[in-house]
Amino acid sequence: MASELRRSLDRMRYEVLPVGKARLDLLDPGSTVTVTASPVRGIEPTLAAAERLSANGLHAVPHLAARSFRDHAHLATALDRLDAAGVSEVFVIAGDGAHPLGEFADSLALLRAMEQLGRLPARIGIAGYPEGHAFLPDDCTVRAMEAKARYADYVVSQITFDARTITEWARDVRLRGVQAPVYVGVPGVVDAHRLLRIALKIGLGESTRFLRKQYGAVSKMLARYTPEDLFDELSPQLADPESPIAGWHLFTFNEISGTVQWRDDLAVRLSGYADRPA
Ligand SMILES: NC(=O)C1=CN([C@@H]2O[C@H](COP(=O)(O)OP(=O)(O)OC[C@H]3O[C@@H](n4cnc5c(N)ncnc54)[C@H](O)[C@@H]3O)[C@@H](O)[C@H]2O)C=CC1
Ligand SMILES: Nc1nc(=O)c2c([nH]1)NC[C@@H]1CN(c3ccc(C(=O)N[C@@H](CCC(=O)O)C(=O)O)cc3)CN21
Repeated sequence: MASELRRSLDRMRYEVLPVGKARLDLLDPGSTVTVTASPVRGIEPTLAAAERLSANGLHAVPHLAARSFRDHAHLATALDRLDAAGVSEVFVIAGDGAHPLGEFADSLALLRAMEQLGRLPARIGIAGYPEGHAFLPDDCTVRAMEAKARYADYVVSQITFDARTITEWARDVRLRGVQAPVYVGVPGVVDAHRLLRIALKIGLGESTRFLRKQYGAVSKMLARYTPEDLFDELSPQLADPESPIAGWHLFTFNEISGTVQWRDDLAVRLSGYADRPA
């Protein structure tokens, strides 16, 4: 099991914000780096960041937010740019904007548009919600996933701190006939107060409602947060063919160095275990 977890550390996905500074030089060449989309700034900074990352030898994955595109022409222009930059994978998401900028209100609409254009990227990810969505009812996100599934090569789960919730949700995803592998979305090693602020802002589920009630104690506890407990609890499933859990997607919020340090340290500890005779 230690070796499964050890291997999974080499193919983790790192999510960054399109603006601000991030120590991308600390990542191994070819690492998968996904770039979020900001409803305020629009899709442009995300595309520009993806171009830059790709030019620097990383596997760049822009988040294409449906609600940030005006029309088919705008979408086609973006896809042209990504092609030219050698970007072949995208993460399709609705976008947090209260109103769509143009013709596409949700991920499915954007996926269909790319299909109509004959321009579906080689690899496509979509979002999933182990604890439900802040304001979308469950039957809505579940139906959306079923409709998007035929386009999706994988699903990334929204931030969740509870291993059991993720496990049960992932099993349900499979039972509903969605075969795509799941990358478990977890915060990297990031500033605790910022993490709590973000969790409250994007309206995370039960595990954050608990956090909200316990703000003081939780700030202290989160000061020592790393994804390690979740990794420990979930990594046995990496080797289980019945489980869709395929790896990790780390929300870094541009705080790369703490996350990479922790990963390297964990890798050393795991290699130590693996080398020991049984
Ligand atoms: N940028 C990111 O990495 C992430 C963003 N989100 C946010 O979660 C929401 C759902 O995204 P998807 O899973 O791609 O859903 P989706 O595109 O599959 O849509 C599911 C249903 O929710 C409605 N919907 C989606 N976004 C909405 C919004 N902002 N306001 C009102 N109705 C909305 C759609 O019209 C559709 O009926 C979006 O607001 C999205 O931006 C969630 C996770 C990650
Ligand atoms: N609904 C939703 N939208 C997202 O964009 C999103 C999720 N969920 N879940 C997973 C991650 C988390 N992401 C986030 C969350 C918060 C910010 C944010 O608040 N950004 C601010 C500054 C953050 C801060 O420094 O406090 C910004 O101006 O970019 C950005 C991306 C991207 N992803």
